[in-house]
Amino acid sequence: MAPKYTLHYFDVTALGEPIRFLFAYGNIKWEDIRYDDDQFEKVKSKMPFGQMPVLHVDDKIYAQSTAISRYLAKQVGLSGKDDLENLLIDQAVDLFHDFRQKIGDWFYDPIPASKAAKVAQLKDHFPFYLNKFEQIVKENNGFLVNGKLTWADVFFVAPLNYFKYINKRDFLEGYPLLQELVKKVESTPAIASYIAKRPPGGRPGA
Ligand SMILES: N[C@@H](CCC(=O)N[C@@H](CS)C(=O)NCC(=O)O)C(=O)O
Repeated sequence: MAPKYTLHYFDVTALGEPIRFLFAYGNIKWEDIRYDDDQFEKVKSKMPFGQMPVLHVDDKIYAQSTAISRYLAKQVGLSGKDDLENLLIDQAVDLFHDFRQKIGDWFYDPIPASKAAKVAQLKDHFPFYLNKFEQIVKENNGFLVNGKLTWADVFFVAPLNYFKYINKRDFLEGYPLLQELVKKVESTPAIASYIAKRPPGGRPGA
């Protein structure tokens, strides 16, 4: 019997969104429990590492967006064909985490001086990482790894809107291959139908 999946995450499209895309892509049923900040504070101490996303598989609890996505990718056929392809996928996903930390952490920094220092560096971080990603997609025939859809593409595309939202700009302007990649992932029929039905989100646009 298929396991019962329950995803716990904020009502936004950040680190939990690749997991939702992968469930949709694989046509796997899951319960999508969405929290606002106040609801989360009440359950934070019950989360394995005090954060979300968290996935219940039957009666067991698992955390970490990358680990959960890698697990689901295996279920839905979006892993690599061998260890080296998986290494390339992991490399792209880890590069995405470097990027999203550089362009996202400033938003949550409560200390004005360090926040301002991080904001000042955004002008370097955006071109550095986006040029790298654009070049990777160019060398890989329109995808992040070996010219075919893998979970690295899903992990890159699914949370992008959230990071556009907090930075208040479409930072993919001027990166046509990355824009194409977004279209390819979001127009995959099962993902497109999830997007069409997904809730508007606790922070509209995020
Ligand atoms: N390494 C973790 C990071 C998870 C994470 O940063 N979660 C954030 C939301 S995207 C969170 O739970 N923030 C609330 C808090 O830390 O209190 C993962 O990839 O799942």
